[in-house]
Amino acid sequence: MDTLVQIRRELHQIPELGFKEFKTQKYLLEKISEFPQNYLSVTTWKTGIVVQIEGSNPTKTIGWRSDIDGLPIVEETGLPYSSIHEGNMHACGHDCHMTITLGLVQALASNQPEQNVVVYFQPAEEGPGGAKPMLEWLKTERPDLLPDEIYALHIAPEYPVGTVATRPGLLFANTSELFIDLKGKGGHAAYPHKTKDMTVAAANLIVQLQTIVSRNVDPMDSAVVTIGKMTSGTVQNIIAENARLEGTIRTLNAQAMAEVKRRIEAICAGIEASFDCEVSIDYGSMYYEVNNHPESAKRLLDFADQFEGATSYHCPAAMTGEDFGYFLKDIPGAMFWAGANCEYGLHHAKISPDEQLLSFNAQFVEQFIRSL
Ligand SMILES: CC(=O)N[C@@H](CCC[C@H](N)C(=O)O)C(=O)O
Repeated sequence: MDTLVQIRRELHQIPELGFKEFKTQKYLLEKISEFPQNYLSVTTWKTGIVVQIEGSNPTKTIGWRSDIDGLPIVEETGLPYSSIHEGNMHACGHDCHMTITLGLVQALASNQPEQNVVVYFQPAEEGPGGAKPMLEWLKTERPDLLPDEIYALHIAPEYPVGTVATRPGLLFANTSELFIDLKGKGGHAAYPHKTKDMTVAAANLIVQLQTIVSRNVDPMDSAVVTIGKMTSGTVQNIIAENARLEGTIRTLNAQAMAEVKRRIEAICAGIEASFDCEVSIDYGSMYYEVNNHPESAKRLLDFADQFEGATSYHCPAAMTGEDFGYFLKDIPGAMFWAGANCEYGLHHAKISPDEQLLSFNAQFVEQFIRSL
C-alpha cells in the first residue's frame, strides 16, 4: 500500500477533539522523527507541532498549516480502518490534511528547499479554535517561527481529485458558535398549567430564529443560522424544566454578524416574555473570515494551470468557517479547496475521500512551495 494512504488510514483511526489530540501529536512526532533531520527543527505547542525546515539560500519564510482535530460523529463508513475512538471521526478531512503535510515535510527534509519553510500542525480547528491562541503564542514567544507568507488547503468532496479551487478575497465566512439555555419550571406531564415547558419554548425559539435570515438579512447579502443540536427534558411524562440549543452563525462580514446577534437577542427576550422563562446566550468561539490575499490566490491558480493533472477553478465563496482566517488576517497568503471526489459531504458520518488526493496534493503543495 502507498505510504501516504497507510498514514492517512492510521490517522483516520484515532480522531481526537480539539486540544485533546494527544495520540495524534505523538503519531505525527514519531513520523517526523523518521525523516532526514539535517534541516529540521521541531517545536510543540499544546497538542500542536511546528516544524522548521531550513532553506539553502533563503530570502523569506513560507508557512504551511494543517489542522489536526476530529469531530464528535459516530462513523458510518463501514471501512476496515474506521475510527477506533467510538463517537469521534475525521469527518472533515483533517486526516488527509495531516497526511499531505507529512508528505510535504518528508519531501522538504529529503531535498532541502531554497526558502525557509515553517509547517504548523494546528489543534482545535473545529472548536474551540487553535489558530488564534497559536498565533498569540508565536507572536509573544516565538516570533522566529512566524512566516512571511502562508498557505493551507481543505478537502472538497464535490470536486474531482486534482481540482485546486480558490479565489482572491473572501473564501470562507465569519463564524460564531451559539449556545442558548432556557430555564422554566418542570412538572407532571398531565398538569402543563402548573409548569413552564421549555421543550415548547425551545421549539418556538428555533422557528423564530429561522426568520432572521429570511426576514432580517438583506436578500443580496448572505447569512446562516443553524441549530445543530437541541436537548430538553428527561423522560416522556415529565415536562422539561430546561432546554439547550447549540448552533452556529455564519455571515460574510462583521456588520452582518453584529446584526444577526442583535436579532437573536431580541427574539430570546421575546421568548422570555411569552413563555415566562429565563434565556441565556453564549456565543462560544468566533472565527475571523478567510480572506485570501489576491496575489497569493492568483499564484495558486496560476501554478495549478501549469501543474500536470491539476485543474484550477476560480470558485465562489462558501459559508464554511476556518480559523486559518486568523493567520491570513496577519500574514499574506491563501487557502484552497482540494478536490476529494466523494459522495458524502464534510461533517457526514459516511464521508470517504478518494485517497488519490493524498499523493497528488503532497506533490502539488511541495512544488508550489518550491516555486515561491
Ligand atoms: C471547514 C469547517 O467545516 N470548519 C468548521 C468550523 C467550525 C467553527 C465553529 N465551531 C462553529 O461551528 O461556528 C465549520 O463548521 O465550518
